[in-house]
Amino acid sequence: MAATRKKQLECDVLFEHQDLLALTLAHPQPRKQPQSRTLKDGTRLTLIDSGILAIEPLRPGDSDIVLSCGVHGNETAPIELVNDLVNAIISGELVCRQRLLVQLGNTEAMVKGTRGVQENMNRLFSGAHARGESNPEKARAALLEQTVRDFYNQSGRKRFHYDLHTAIRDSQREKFAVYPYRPGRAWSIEQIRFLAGCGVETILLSHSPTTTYSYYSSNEFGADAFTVELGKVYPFGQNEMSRFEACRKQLSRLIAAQPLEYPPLAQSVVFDVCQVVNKHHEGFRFSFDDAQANFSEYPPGTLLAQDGDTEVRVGAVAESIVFPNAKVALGQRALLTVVPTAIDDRFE
Ligand SMILES: O=C(O)CCC(=O)N[C@@H](CCC(=O)O)C(=O)O
Ligand SMILES: [Zn+2]
Repeated sequence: MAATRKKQLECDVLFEHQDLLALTLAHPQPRKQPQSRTLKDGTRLTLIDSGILAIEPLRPGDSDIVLSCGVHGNETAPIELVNDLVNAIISGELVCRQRLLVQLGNTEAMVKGTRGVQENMNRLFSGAHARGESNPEKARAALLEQTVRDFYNQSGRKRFHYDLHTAIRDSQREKFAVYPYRPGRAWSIEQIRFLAGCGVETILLSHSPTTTYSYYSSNEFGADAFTVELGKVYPFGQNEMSRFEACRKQLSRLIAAQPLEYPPLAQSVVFDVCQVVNKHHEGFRFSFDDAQANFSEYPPGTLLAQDGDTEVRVGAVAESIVFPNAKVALGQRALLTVVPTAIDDRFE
């Protein structure tokens, strides 16, 4: 009885204080039962679990939209951005006209202000959470997957998943998105232009399967899904939110089924992922400075990293580095390299 009262209270608190993030940080642990409330216009809000909220209008448009953030707990700007959108919906300031699933990903890491607690949650999708001994992060990744699976329960609807992140280091291109490998499906020009309308004008085309969240939704449900890097990591309250205004406005338009901003395609720059460098030895080290910015370019033949006896070198054309991190766990990705590419017949 007492437990039931507490659950109801949590959902009522969300309605009363209109702050999903505050509620989530106060109660980051798994909940037992979903709780629903209805807005004045009939839109149904279901708090499925801590930080996981489904928003379903009475007569939704043609799209099922997943917005996830905080899969890395210290990447706070996207969490604050998504929280603003949710709270605007609860207060009635923003009318939600599409089915929307919001997920604040790694709630325990958010409380701690860390990227992860035991491991990198963005390597636990597509079932990777089921390998090895269980832990709270694996359980959470399984729950996130399941709620997406439940959410995409109707065929014939458009499916979108924007998994919002911020990067650890400076970047020569502040905002960029990783477009997951999608064999047999053309890259979408409309999506590239949609992202440019979010201020994300750099796109990296991935050419191999991964265990990231965006690949999961893309691969299993045919969603237009992306890992979107919106800037650099800062603690809660220290983000310059004006830098995310274009993204906030575009996502608001998407949610409200308003006309979207589609800048000309020429505004976007597209790269192919060239090398995916996984770390195999504890002594893995880069030959460049640790603080080197994303998209720094190196000429052909440059030694980038040493991993045991293996040298990682730039190939026959110049390559730029993205996400270098020598501290990742063994077997995980320590670096991507990318090369500029044309928008050609692989796109439609
Ligand atoms: O800045 C960094 O080094 C990491 C930023 C980050 O979290 N990036 C994602 C990209 C996922 C993808 O490749 O789709 C990650 O590494 O999980
Ligand atoms: Zn991240």
